[in-house]
Amino acid sequence: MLATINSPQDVKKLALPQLSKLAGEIREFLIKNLSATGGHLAPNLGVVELTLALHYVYNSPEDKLIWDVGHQAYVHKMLTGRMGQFDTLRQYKGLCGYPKRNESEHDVWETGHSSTSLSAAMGMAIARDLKKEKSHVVAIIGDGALTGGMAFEAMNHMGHDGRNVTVILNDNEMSIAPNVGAMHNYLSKIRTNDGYKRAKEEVEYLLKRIPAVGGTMAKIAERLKDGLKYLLVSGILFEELGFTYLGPVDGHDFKALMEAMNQAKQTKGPVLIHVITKKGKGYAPAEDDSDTFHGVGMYKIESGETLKSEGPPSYTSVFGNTITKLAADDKRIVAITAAMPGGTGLKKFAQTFPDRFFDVGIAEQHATTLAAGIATQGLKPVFAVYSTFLQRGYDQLVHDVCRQNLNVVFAIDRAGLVGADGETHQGVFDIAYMRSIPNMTIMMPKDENELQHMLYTATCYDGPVAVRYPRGNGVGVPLDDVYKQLPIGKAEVLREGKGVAILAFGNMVPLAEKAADMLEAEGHKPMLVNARFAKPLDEELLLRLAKEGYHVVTVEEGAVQGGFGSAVLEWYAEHGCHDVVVELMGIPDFYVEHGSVNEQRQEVGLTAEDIAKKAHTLWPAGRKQA
Ligand SMILES: Cc1ncc(C[n+]2csc(CCOP(=O)(O)OP(=O)(O)O)c2C)c(N)n1
Ligand SMILES: CC(=O)[C@@H](O)[C@H](O)COP(=O)(O)O
Ligand SMILES: [Mg+2]
Repeated sequence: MLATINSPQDVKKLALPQLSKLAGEIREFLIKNLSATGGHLAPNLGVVELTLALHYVYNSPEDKLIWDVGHQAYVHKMLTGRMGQFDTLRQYKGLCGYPKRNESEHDVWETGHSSTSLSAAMGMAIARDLKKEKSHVVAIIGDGALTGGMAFEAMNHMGHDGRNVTVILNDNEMSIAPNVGAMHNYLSKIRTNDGYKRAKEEVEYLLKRIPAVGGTMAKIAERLKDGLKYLLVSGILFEELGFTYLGPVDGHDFKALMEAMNQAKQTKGPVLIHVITKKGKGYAPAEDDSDTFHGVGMYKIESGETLKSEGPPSYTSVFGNTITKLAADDKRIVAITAAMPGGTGLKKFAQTFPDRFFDVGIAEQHATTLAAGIATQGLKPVFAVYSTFLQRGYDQLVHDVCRQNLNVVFAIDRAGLVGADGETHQGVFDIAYMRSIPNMTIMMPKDENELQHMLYTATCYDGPVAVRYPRGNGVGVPLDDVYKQLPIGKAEVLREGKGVAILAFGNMVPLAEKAADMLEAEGHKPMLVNARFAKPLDEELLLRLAKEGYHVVTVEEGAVQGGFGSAVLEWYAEHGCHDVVVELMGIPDFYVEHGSVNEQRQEVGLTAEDIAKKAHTLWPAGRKQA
């Protein structure tokens, strides 16, 4: 049956039994294909019936379906003509792992970061009404994404504004890890308390039987109903915010789903359908461990065994071990995550120091200012966060942390190109977005051993400090003593040279070493520098290079505009060193799409060969020794 589905129109032709059969085939397809490509298996297995019901009841793309985070839009992509592309999922120039407007007219909103769907839906509903169109606008948001502040901002607007818009809350009790927060607790109460539903049905039955009488009786009945509604209606919180709450609905029951969606279509004003699903449904390993199977690499279908990555420890695991070790001696250390305990490597810290660990949900703004508040009281908060997600806390970084010069450590993971998640997740803006903030210090290690030292240095440092490190494995150097404090703002000269200096930032050092080897093979001898700090710069070294007639190549896995290289260029301009030629290498001014990191580096010109080539251009102009 799956092969007959080329568009949502094909779904609408099916009867309920056929839809159930199709759901089974979709699950088989996902489990089989993702065992080879990897991807967000558990989230998508949980929304098979929901997605089929959506395309059955609504008319995409006239009706707008907006997926929050969008990691669970594979089924939507399968039903909208892209089944044949799944062997290229999240691969270079292949199918994107998130909604992508240039892939299909059915992808009306691009996501990757959480909690944007309601704001986008409200925008589309306003535009629809101004253009006097009649479409339905539906946002599908998970219980995890609902912990994001933007979602509340949008609900606040929707409930006040009152126009027609539908929110489908896909509640599977999970974020990546088990979901957290008061909203989560509230949803659990609704989800699990059948008493509400039974009592509500009985009361509504009784109220309907009160003979319609005029005057006082009717008023009493109405007030009684409102009072009881307050007690009994499950989603009273949403009702009080101006939504019509429908639910809880079994998210794997087509009939119940379609009834609720059709009721929503007839209901005026904002509607919230509370759907209960099982993350990973239909594949036992994913049901049992939806955290691992949230975003999974290749796995063996029969056993669910995920293929362990070989080679050196990941930067993430070195961070997790190091911060846990440091916290054993330094009681000031507190660790914070925004719904990413696994991804940031904080699970061990959480188990070791449960009272010094805080998972605030998908709330990076809150996490940043929470850290600031903690720091005002003399403790040492460490906010572990992906580079791309810290973008959410930018004003808090400026206004709360740096302006007050507070002792907050930002452990910035996934800094640089991240590979399969592509343009919405590239960690390439943080150097630029932090560098211009007064009081900020930014460092990046050349390898996993130096990451230990930088983390220790950061916990000793007074003031806001960011240690950024890449996704994936280290370079394979031995880990020595953690307690090695680095001098702030000092670079490390790895190789002395002549004529050209290559200043490599962080994980670009190994590439720069290869480039230096190539250049030496041609008889050149570049100086090779592990920059270590993007702010403050090693001014003494920069001055030496100018005095000794060097030209400079800077290399960073971050936006060229405003990055480390820009800082060097600015420094030479400010200090009148106008004859030092500075060549900047980094991420150009465009969004780097999904693929492997190596393919992405090829695309942006960040390979060892590119570095060697760039340095080569500087030699003929190399100035004489000063
Ligand atoms: C701003 C932001 N922070 C963190 C993430 C990482 N992230 C991706 S999916 C996810 C959990 C989403 O949970 P939910 O919305 O319930 O969807 P489910 O996977 O349960 O279907 C998180 C934290 C993100 N995408 N965006
Ligand atoms: C959908 C989402 O934002 C996360 O699942 C993200 O894909 C995790 O990235 P890592 O795989 O780098 O942990
Ligand atoms: Mg969830």
